[in-house]
Amino acid sequence: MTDISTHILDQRMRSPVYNASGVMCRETTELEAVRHSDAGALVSKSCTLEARDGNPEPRYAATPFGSINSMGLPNHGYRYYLDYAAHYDYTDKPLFISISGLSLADNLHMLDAFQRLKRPLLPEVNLSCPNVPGKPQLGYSFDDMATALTAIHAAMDIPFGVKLPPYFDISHFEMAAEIFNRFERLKFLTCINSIGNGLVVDTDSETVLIKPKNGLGGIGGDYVLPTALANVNTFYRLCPDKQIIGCGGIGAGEQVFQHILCGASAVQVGTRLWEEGAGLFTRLNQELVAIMQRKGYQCLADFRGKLCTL
Ligand SMILES: O=C1NC(=O)NC(C(=O)O)N1
Repeated sequence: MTDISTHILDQRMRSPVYNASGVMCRETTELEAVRHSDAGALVSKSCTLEARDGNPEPRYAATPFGSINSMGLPNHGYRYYLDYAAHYDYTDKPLFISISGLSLADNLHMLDAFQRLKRPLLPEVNLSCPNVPGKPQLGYSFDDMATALTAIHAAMDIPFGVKLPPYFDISHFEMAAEIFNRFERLKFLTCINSIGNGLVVDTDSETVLIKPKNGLGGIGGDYVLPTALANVNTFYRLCPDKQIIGCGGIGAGEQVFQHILCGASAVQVGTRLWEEGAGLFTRLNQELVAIMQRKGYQCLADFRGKLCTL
């Protein structure tokens, strides 16, 4: 029997695949749809202290090879997700909670509220939303990121993770990894968030596709797979005491396989889930099993992190 189960920390997932924060996770009805699907876990929409409407629409568009979005963190405010986490049945599948405070104080306040629940939820601190005008991505300001993680690590008794922007320069990988490796309770790194501030143009209308920021938005889908895999594999190598959760460019079992081969312990799906719906998880699980059977692998550990170099 081909086993596609995995663990994040001590929490078992029957499938390594689940939603990316931001997709099918703003409403409790959406979270429940993921929970009742073949996803192995679920993560909530990045929350802020107060509810937000987000950016003006149109703010999401599917494109030939993926998507562009500038949602602007629309969410119901952290209390809404706190209530879901308080009543959640943790024996079913792991629940990740994405936190994206507009300030360090907001992040600390929300994280403290979640850890006071004394439930095994897994906080994923979003350091990489590219779409809040005037709010630079913390993941790209190394000193500010180090300061924030120092304060968060000091305040957090429970393990947590971070959602990272894509890095592109080797020196940036090394500086970021050196920061992450300072923090023992920082246990997982989710690589990557969308590639920030791309621009997609419609030739016929000679117009951008989304309204915010003159059309600039986070790029997801097929476009980002090589960057996502590079971030997964590089942080897998540089942060051996952390688990890597892969995100970016997953549309079929093959990309799930590639993310795990590069070192991912689990993977998240955004664009393809937005376009296909929750039946995606069933398809991806089946396609992953087929690849493993073709290659003679019994479980994910048979190939996790075993990418060959030349
Ligand atoms: O972290 C985020 N990444 C994105 O690509 N979009 C959302 C958003 O805009 O809310 N947030």
